[in-house]
Amino acid sequence: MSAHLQGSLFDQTDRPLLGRLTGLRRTVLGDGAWVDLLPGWLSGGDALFTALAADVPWRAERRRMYDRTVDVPRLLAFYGAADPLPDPVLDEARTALSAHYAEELGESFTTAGLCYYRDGRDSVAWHGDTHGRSSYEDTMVAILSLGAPRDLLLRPVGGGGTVRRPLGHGDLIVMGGSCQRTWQHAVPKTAHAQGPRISVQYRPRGVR
Ligand SMILES: O=C(O)CCC(=O)C(=O)O
Ligand SMILES: [Fe+2]
Repeated sequence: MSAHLQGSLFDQTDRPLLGRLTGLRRTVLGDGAWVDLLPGWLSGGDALFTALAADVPWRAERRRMYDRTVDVPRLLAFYGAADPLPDPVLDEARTALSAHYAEELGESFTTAGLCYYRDGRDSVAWHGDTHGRSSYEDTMVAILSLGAPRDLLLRPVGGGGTVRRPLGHGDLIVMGGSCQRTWQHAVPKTAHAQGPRISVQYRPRGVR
């Protein structure tokens, strides 16, 4: 798969480098949910993006909706706790996140889910990551966003205003507390032309 990056949108070096996590800023959402944000956590990610786009064994998924089967509008790859990740910097990111949140999370991030949004028409609908322990326990889902900028939207399950977090190349967002069961999130389609984006989601064991 080829990815056409608009070079001017991205930084010039192509060696991926993770910054410090001390710059993370927390927003309390309510109902026990919060998000931490760190813009530009990873720099020099252009070659990483191109390599992931080309080399990850992306799968198209189909899902039953009522009486028909539809394509899920994005490509996916899942790495279990024991699977080698497709680039060492993704291991480094997981290790750094596990260390930073060790006390608050009480366990490590183990799995990595990767999503490929080919253009602005790819998206993910409103949902919580509620397969597994996240349906009844507080947990964290950490997302490293690469490539074209897209908005991550969050809204309370019980109804209320939508919170928008634009995610750019190298940005980190961590959803925590009760966020997966008391809030929903989505990456909506965009009407204007949009380049490809890769999202890397780190989760603890037993959370999907
Ligand atoms: O693309 C993203 O950053 C969000 C992906 C997501 O919510 C999911 O795969 O569960
Ligand atoms: Fe999700």
